[in-house]
Amino acid sequence: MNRPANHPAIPPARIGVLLINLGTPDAADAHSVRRYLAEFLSDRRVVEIPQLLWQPILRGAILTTRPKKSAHAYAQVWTEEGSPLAAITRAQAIALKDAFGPEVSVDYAMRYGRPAIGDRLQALKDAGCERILLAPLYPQYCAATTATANDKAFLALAGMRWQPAIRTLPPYYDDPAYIDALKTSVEAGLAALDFEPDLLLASFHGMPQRTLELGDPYHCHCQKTARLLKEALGRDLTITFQSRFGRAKWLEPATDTVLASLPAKGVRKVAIVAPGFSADCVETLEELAIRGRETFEEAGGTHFAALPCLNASDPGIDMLRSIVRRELAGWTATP
Ligand SMILES: C=CC1=C(C)c2cc3[nH]c(cc4nc(cc5[nH]c(cc1n2)c(C)c5CCC(=O)O)C(CCC(=O)O)=C4C)c(C)c3C=C
Ligand SMILES: [Fe+2]
Ligand SMILES: [Fe+2]
Repeated sequence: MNRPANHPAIPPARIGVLLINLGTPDAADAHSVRRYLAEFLSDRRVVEIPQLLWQPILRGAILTTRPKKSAHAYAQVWTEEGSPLAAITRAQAIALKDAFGPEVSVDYAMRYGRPAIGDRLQALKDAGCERILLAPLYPQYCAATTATANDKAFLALAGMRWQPAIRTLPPYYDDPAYIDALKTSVEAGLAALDFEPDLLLASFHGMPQRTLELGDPYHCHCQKTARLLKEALGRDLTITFQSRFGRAKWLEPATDTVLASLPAKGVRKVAIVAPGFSADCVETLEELAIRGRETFEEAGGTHFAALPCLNASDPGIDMLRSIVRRELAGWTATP
């Protein structure tokens, strides 16, 4: 059918952006943490042990002891708005919504717990979004984070008669916009300190060494982010891996082991940044900022600072807007 030359353009289909993060307990009590851990640690992408062997260990030793310990950790960082991870992810979605025009709906969901990915995808669809960008907020790809978030979304899509068109956000570990945002954020964090650190650590969440050997690119992505950040900052940066879980060998060097060893080498002032976490969470606020400090000071360290993640800061949101906008190319009328 021919349109007259001055016919207004057909309005573009409504676009949805679904930010996805890991998920967090609903409350900082052992019961809620148990429910969260049971879902999280039953994911075959996260623990790659045959379920027949793993479920008895999980239901036995782990879910009878860890929820209480983890609930204590969560309680130390809980806020009036709930878990920091939930509050910050929500704030990121709100800030990003403001950064786009009315044709783009921005929402957020969690891989484990709530808001559930399937529910929010359906809500975007119900709001008229015929095209949706799934945006797992992990700069470095890991099957245990990025892939499982996308899996969960595609599982929900499998139940839809009329699916929206879908794109997924690629990992952005070496994206200049991400490295630049980290540089701005780290420089501001360091400038606000009342001491000059002898050493800057970049601590990434760990994963089992076996996962690297099986071909997961996560370790490689972390190394590249650390190298690019080091070059951008023009200062030395030591990479470490935190949050070891279970008995298997995990990526090394371990953050806690390095913190404990530094004072004996004459490094008494340390600042630590966690570039792999797009939002502060129990792993940065409790494991690094509280327990990391204790480990370092008990070993003889005198000055310690854990720098904030990008969160909903201006450089963090500018970066998200630029990487999301690029993935929407051809979908939006206003690029
Ligand atoms: C950023 C990337 C992450 C990777 C890779 C990752 C892998 C991974 N994690 C566990 C076990 C646990 N992780 C926990 C918390 C947690 N993990 C990430 C991110 C990654 N995990 C975040 C953002 C969080 C914080 C969640 C929050 O509520 O604030 C926990 C729960 C806390 C605890 O009990 O210590 C566990 C357990 C495994 C096994 C794994 C394997 C590849
Ligand atoms: Fe984790
Ligand atoms: Fe931890």
